[in-house]
Amino acid sequence: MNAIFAYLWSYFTKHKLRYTVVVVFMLAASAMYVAPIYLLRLFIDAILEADFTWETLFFYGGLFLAAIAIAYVTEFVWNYFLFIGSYDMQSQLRGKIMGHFLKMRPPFYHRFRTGDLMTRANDDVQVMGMTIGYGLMVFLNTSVYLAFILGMMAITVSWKLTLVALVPMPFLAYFIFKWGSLVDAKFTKAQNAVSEMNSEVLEMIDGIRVVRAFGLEGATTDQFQQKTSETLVKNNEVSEIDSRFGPLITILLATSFVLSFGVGAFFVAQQEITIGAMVSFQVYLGMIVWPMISAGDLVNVMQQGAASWRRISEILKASDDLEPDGNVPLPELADFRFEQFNFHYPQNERLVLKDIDLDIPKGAVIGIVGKTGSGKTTLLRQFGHYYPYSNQVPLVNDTPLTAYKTQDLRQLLAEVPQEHTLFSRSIRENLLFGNAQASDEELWQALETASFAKEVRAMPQGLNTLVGEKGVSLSGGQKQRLSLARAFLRKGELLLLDDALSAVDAKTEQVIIDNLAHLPKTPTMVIITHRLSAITNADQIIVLDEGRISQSGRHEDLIQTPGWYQEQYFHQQIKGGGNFAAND
Ligand SMILES: Nc1ncnc2c1ncn2[C@@H]1O[C@H](COP(=O)(O)OP(=O)(O)OP(=O)(O)O)[C@@H](O)[C@H]1O
Repeated sequence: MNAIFAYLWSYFTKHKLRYTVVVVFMLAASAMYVAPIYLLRLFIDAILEADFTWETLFFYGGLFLAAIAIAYVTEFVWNYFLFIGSYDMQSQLRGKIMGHFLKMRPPFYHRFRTGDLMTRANDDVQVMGMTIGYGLMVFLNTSVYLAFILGMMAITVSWKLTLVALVPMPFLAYFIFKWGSLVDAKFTKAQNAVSEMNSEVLEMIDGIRVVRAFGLEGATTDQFQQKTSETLVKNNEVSEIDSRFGPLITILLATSFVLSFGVGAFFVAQQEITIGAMVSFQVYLGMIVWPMISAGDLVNVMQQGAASWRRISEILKASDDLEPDGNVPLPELADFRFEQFNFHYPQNERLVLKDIDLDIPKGAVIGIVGKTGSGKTTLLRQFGHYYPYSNQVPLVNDTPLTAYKTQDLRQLLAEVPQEHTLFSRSIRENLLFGNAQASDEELWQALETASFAKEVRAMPQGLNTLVGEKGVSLSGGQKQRLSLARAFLRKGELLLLDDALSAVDAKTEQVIIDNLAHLPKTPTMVIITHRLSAITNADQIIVLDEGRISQSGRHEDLIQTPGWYQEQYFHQQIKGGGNFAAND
């Protein structure tokens, strides 16, 4: 609970002016709401004392209307600024969370499921908005407004009668306290269940084709139904607590009414208070119903806010466990080197790369091949520092990679991963992700290099063709070439291709490789491939086997040496009918 108070306090102090306006206008509005009741009492007593004249009526009536008008304006002002604050805080929090998501690398995303992250970034942020908006409103009502009314009851009517009305309040405080502790635990469970359910929805939409292809619609619906039922049960538990305590508050308030009516009538008979004072006391009592009921709401809202803030802070504090960013600038890449390099993923101690020795001088073309699961992609991931290094760190220009600014390193890399991600935007916008400043001429050049320009020219909308959900569906090979063109636009010094030519035919593959070799400034390239034809001209080829380099050399040497490479070469030759470059 302290954590949310600390956060709210830091937000209030950052926006002092806004919240000073809120409190000042709230005080003014409270004063204006209780003032008419006092006028009512004077008015009734004037009638009973036969002091009534038309002038008295106009006088009290005028004051009454003026108080109502001022109450309206002041209430509008403080409510307006209060809710502006609520939306402002939500937008600030969303920006902060998004910034954090963008900084985080894969280990973070392995720890939290996407649906969970979305729920925290949306639902929990909304709860925080409610806490600072509705929650603060209720807090001011139950403190300032209530204090005003109780003050008026004690000062203008009778402090004794006020104490009588307050007799049931300790019980109310006890129940509210009890309520709060129950709500926190139940609400956290309910929000976690919503997270789970959202993750299921996302995965289901993502895998809808597979679900249909395997005829699993029924089973998937049942599975989802189970999740929604679990969420429903947890939400019902929260509602049950609300429903259990709501009537208790009403009963306690009714007790307060009955007690103060009885004792009040006695005081009137004893002439300790006037009838006007007694009537105004009952109106005051009616006015404290809302702050009292909302005291329960306040606890509820604050506990929900505390639970949501815990869930948000958890992701904001979570790190990707990577080594801290270095501060040495890295203007260019000369040499990339692995020395006796071992690596395991954070969640598993099993070594996926073992004793890797590899030197990649500037301008070299390196081919990485090997059985599926032998560690090729894992080796490629080491260049961009996506996972914490296990023991050794790769050397860049003879210095450990972690000494450099990650941002500088990323600037020099251009990657095409195995799963090509395109956005539901135009071809132009997708390309500009590679280099936002690129001119149309550069976009076309990159498309030419990726051997995709001709097809884009044939599309009626050209570069403005929408791709993905809202536009044309590209074939696997087209998507791959668009991803390639996007990477070429980056003009990185080290081009990393992870099976990036797998979906294009061997002839197109050859054209792209030739294009790359004839670029005015050829980048250093590391190419993972299952098709050996893509790397016949590489300066060095390494064969990975269970995370170790089992063979290394140039194509001509490796095909002469018995081993995996030679076997693969013969196999692919036979598949291509003797034509090695047409083996797909
Ligand atoms: N993010 C990850 N977390 C944990 N283990 C992983 C992760 N990614 C890959 N692995 C494991 O590391 C090993 C090597 O996988 P990797 O993807 O590097 O192989 P690969 O040679 O690229 O395979 P393929 O040719 O099928 O793409 C596998 O055993 C795999 O299960």
